[in-house]
Amino acid sequence: MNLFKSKSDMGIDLGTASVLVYVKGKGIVLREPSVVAIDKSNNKVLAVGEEARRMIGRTPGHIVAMRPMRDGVISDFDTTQLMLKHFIKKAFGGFGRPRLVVCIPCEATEVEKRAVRDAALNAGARTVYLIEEPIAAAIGAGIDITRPSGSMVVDIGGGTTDVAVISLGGMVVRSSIKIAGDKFDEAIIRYVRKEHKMMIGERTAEDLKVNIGCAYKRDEDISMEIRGRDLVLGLPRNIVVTSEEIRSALQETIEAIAECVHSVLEKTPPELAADICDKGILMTGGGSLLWGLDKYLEERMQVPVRVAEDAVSCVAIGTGKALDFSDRLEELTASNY
Ligand SMILES: Nc1ncnc2c1ncn2[C@@H]1O[C@H](COP(=O)(O)OP(=O)(O)OP(=O)(O)O)[C@@H](O)[C@H]1O
Repeated sequence: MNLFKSKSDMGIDLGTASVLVYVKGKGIVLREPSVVAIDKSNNKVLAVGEEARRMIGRTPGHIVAMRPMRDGVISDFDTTQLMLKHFIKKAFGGFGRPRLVVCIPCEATEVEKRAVRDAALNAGARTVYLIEEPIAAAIGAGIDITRPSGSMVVDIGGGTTDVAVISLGGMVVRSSIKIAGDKFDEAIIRYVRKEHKMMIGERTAEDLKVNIGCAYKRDEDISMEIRGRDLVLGLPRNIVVTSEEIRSALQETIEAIAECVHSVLEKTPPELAADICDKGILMTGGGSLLWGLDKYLEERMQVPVRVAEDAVSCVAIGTGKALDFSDRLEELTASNY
């Protein structure tokens, strides 16, 4: 029996940095930052998504623009629920109760899984299926995960890096660390504070990472001018930061991700390891777009590494497409509620 005939099926990539909603037959219909702005004086939601993101670091005392997901999991349950409700309504039009597949990090605890499930149910879902991020990423990247052949996926998001070797629809070896894009930004903030004696915000750090950041030495050093607050004078100041500086700032964090990939490869059974040598490692998630990270991992692991075509959307596409595996959905998803 096809459990998923309904047009109201949705896949949600409930991420630390952004939320993507995939609707069957339509593709990705919503892509917004996971940010909520709340007026603390009356607990009213002022803005959700992009509008709220623009407020980060610029709010007066009684307004907080916050990210309710941290390290890949829910850190503020009520706000996550409000955010989900808003996005489901926006994507779905507000009629009826959709059935949802929501992704979770591959080593989420039972408590973390329950929080996601409860938030989705309270936000208006009828049924909630949870799918682990590497499985969703692999489906989204077009890998036939049901074959008896090993595929390795490294999904680097904002909060977590999920690494898994998948075969026959399941994860044979996996690991998840709370080190990903956000930790890159934090490392840049620390670097600029220490080396330039200047305080910069999260958004400036992210701009530096995206525009000039790199994991591998660039042929030509590039630079970017940024603005922050001088820690000595306490006044606004402009400085120029180079890509080589960002590379050194990120080195330790990048190496932690490489270590995680290495530890999964070490535990991979030989037959599957041989498949991975042939097919290479697939990277997904926004963090995988850091310039030269594929080359860095390729040199470090001695295995070909490629970034998926639409790396940022793979997990969302996979959560939506998992609905097509209706006969195996319960096997593919971590839990069925
Ligand atoms: N071109 C780029 N270069 C480097 N990093 C990037 C680039 N584009 C996006 N990112 C980073 O990717 C991260 C977000 O990725 P993604 O949207 O896949 O995460 P998420 O699904 O919200 O997080 P998680 O899966 O950990 O909950 C952010 O840290 C963002 O700064």
